[in-house]
Parts: sequence; structure tokens; C-alpha cells
Amino acid sequence: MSVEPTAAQPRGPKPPIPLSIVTGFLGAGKTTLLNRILKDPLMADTAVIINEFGDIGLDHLLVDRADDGVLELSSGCLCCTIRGDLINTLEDLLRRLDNGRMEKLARVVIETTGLADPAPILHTVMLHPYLMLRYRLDSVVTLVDAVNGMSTLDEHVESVRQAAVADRLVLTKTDLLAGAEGQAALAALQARLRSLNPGAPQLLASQGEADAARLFNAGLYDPASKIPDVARWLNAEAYEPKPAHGHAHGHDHHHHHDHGKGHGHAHGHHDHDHDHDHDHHGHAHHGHHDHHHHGHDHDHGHHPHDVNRHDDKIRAFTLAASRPVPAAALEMFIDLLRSAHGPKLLRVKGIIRIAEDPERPVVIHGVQHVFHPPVTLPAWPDADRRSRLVFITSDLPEGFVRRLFDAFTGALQPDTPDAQAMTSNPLAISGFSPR
Ligand SMILES: Nc1nc2c(ncn2[C@@H]2O[C@H](COP(=O)(O)OP(=O)(O)OP(=O)(O)O)[C@@H](O)[C@H]2O)c(=O)[nH]1
Repeated sequence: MSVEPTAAQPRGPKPPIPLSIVTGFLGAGKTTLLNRILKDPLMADTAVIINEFGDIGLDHLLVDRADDGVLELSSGCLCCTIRGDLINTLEDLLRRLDNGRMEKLARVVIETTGLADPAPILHTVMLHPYLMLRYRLDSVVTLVDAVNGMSTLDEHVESVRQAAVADRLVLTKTDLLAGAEGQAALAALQARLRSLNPGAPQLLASQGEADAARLFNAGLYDPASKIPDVARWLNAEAYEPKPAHGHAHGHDHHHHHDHGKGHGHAHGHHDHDHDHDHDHHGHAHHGHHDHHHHGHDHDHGHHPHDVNRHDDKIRAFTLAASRPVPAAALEMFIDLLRSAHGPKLLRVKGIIRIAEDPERPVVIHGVQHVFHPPVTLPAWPDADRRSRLVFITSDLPEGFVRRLFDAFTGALQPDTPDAQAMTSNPLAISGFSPR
């Protein structure tokens, strides 16, 4: 192999470039945070793409405009701004890298405008065959303004979804919350966010916690060792009241988080059990709810103002099973979920023990109806050999997903009413036929 004197790396396929998305409501502090962390040596050779779908002007004082539209940060980082086509920009970065106009590209960060749903941006990469080879999804970082976050969550369903899909949550402007009242407000916001998204660490920007090391490298692979770190990636324990490692039966545990909580009452008397079957309590005040084969599964009677109506729809839960899953059953389960309920799957991550090849687990990752091609790992990363899935859903109850999983993966006895209902019920999937 001939290596040019200046070449730092041998030729051959380059490792995929980690790609992160920084999102958060208008004025949450995205630009402030990025300008700060771009000075971190860990962020060298980072390209920042500012996704301007809206009418937000560029206010990046740190950047100097270079030729051909790429903005170079004074710290030596690259920053480009795009208006419109994200794919073109991502391809253009690769071209610059491949033809040597850009020496290194260690990371790409996409800053979205405040109202953006991050899912389409994730889809852009997940659905593009070439970009999929060259980039890998790292983290979705969602900023939440600690002063206005609570009311923003109340008023804008986009902000609830942004928080729910995050791998990392950053609370900004906590420095403006003074005294006991401020601390109580912060605690309430944090409890609400934990309920929406138990798996995402919450970092306080003003305490210096939102540094590059903690914001990024949230993907499946450990950046240093290149070894998959499933436990860290899934963070399934965070969904559970306490760590549990029972291996006794096919369906070890499943946990859920309640969302129907009032401000500041996160652990108060408003808790409902979402885990039981999905009683129809009648939700006339939720005019836009859909009622298919599942209903909304808790009582809103305690919430005359229904301030958390967006949160009420969000569910965060895990499934685990010791019994290996036949590959075809897994495929059917995923197909059914994504084709029938895609819009309701905000985020799905999982590691699955496959019946045909139980020593090589399969990792799945979905954002709405789009699933990353499953990745087969050469071995289990640790002693826990159970299939584990984490779900963040909107308007899709845990019990429904769990019964579907059980029905397809054989965790239930074939003659139980649940399994019968599942296999005899067409589930309103047109074009779906078991293979
Ligand atoms: N006190 C305080 N102010 C902050 C903090 N983070 C951001 N700000 C201020 O909040 C305002 C908005 O910050 P930006 O970084 O522009 O927010 P943004 O999310 O990029 O805003 P858009 O691009 O308009 O959505 C600015 O005036 C910042 O100085 C923080 O942690 N504490």
C-alpha cells in the first residue's frame, strides 16, 4: 500500500463520519451553545450545517465567510450554511474531503431551526444509500430553555417531540432561575423531561455540563475502541424504576413512565397506571385523538385544564425477552409497526437475540417509519443476552406494542386469548401478509 507522505490515513474506505443534530425551540440557546463548544479541541474539524428552513437570519459572529459558501470558524472549524438542500450539502462535504479541498472532517453537526421536527433530518441520512455509508447517526441533542421550557412544552407539540427523540437534553438559562422558586421550577421541568424521555441524560449548560464529550459520541459504537457499546446506547436501565436483571422467564420485565402529570407534581397523586389495557375513558376534550383499535389509556379527570395534553401522548418504555426471536418474526414485527404505526414511533432502539443465530445479536434503530438497516454484531457485548428494546412513542400505548411483540416473538402461549386476538385480527394493515 502506498501512502503519500502527507496522508495521515491509508487509502481505503474511510470510517463513517459521525453526524449529530442540535435542536431546540426558538431562542433555546442553540447558537450560543455551538459557538461555545466549537472552541473545544474535541470539536476540531467539525462542520456545522445551519438548516434554515425558516426565516431566521445568520447571527454567527464567530464565523468569517470564505469562498464558495463554506464558512470557516475562527477556531479553525468549518461551518457551512445551507439554504435548502441538506443532501447536497452533505454530499458536497464528502466531495471536498475526497478531493482534498478539505483535509479532515471529523464530525458534522446540523443545527435546526426552532420549529423543526428532527425526524426528517434523520431520515435524510437514513434513507440515502450513499450518505448512509459515509455518515453515521450519532446524537440528537435537544436544548430546552429552563425559563420558558415548561410553557413551550405546553404550547408547542414540536417541542415535546424534540425532547422525546433526544439522546441528550441540555437545559439552558438555568442561571436565570433564582432562589427556591427557581430551583423548584427547574426540578419540575427536569421531572417532566425525564418522564418524556427517561433515557436521555440532562445536562445543565450553565454548569458547564454540556461539553463536546457529553453531547456527542452517543451512537452505538464507542468512538475510541470502535466497539459497540450497547448498554450505553440503549440506556434501558433509565426507563426502569431500578436495575433488574432477572433472566427467569421469556418476558422479563417491561416498564413504563407516566406522563399525565401536572407541573411540579411529577411524583404526586396524579400518577396513573398506563400499563393496563387501554380503557376508553372518553376524551372529548382531545378532539384530535384518533381511536383505532387502541384507545387512550388513562384517565384525564384530574386535569381540568389539560395542560400536558402533548405529553400525555408520549410513552417511553422498554421491552425485554430472554427467548430468542425468529428472524422472520422480528422482520414482521418491525414491518407491522412501521407500516401501520410509523408516525407514532418517535424513536426505537433495540438489540435482539435471533433464534437462528443467537450468539450474534442484531441491532435495530428506527425513527418513525424509517429503520436503519439492522446491524449484526459479531458477539454480545456483555453478559446480558436478552433482547431489549426501548421505545418512545406518540399515541401508541405500551401495552399494544408489547402484545404485538409477544405475539410475533412467541413469548405468549399460542392458545392465550391475547395471541389469538393478535394473530386472527388483521390489525387493519392493508397489504400485510405473514411470510
Ligand atoms: N442567561 C442565559 N442566556 C442564554 C443562555 N443560552 C442562551 N442565552 C441567550 O438566549 C438568547 C437566544 O440564544 P441563541 O443561542 O441565539 O438561541 P437559538 O436557539 O440559537 O435561537 P434561534 O436560532 O433563534 O432559534 C441569546 O440572547 C443568548 O445570549 C444561557 O445559558 N443563559
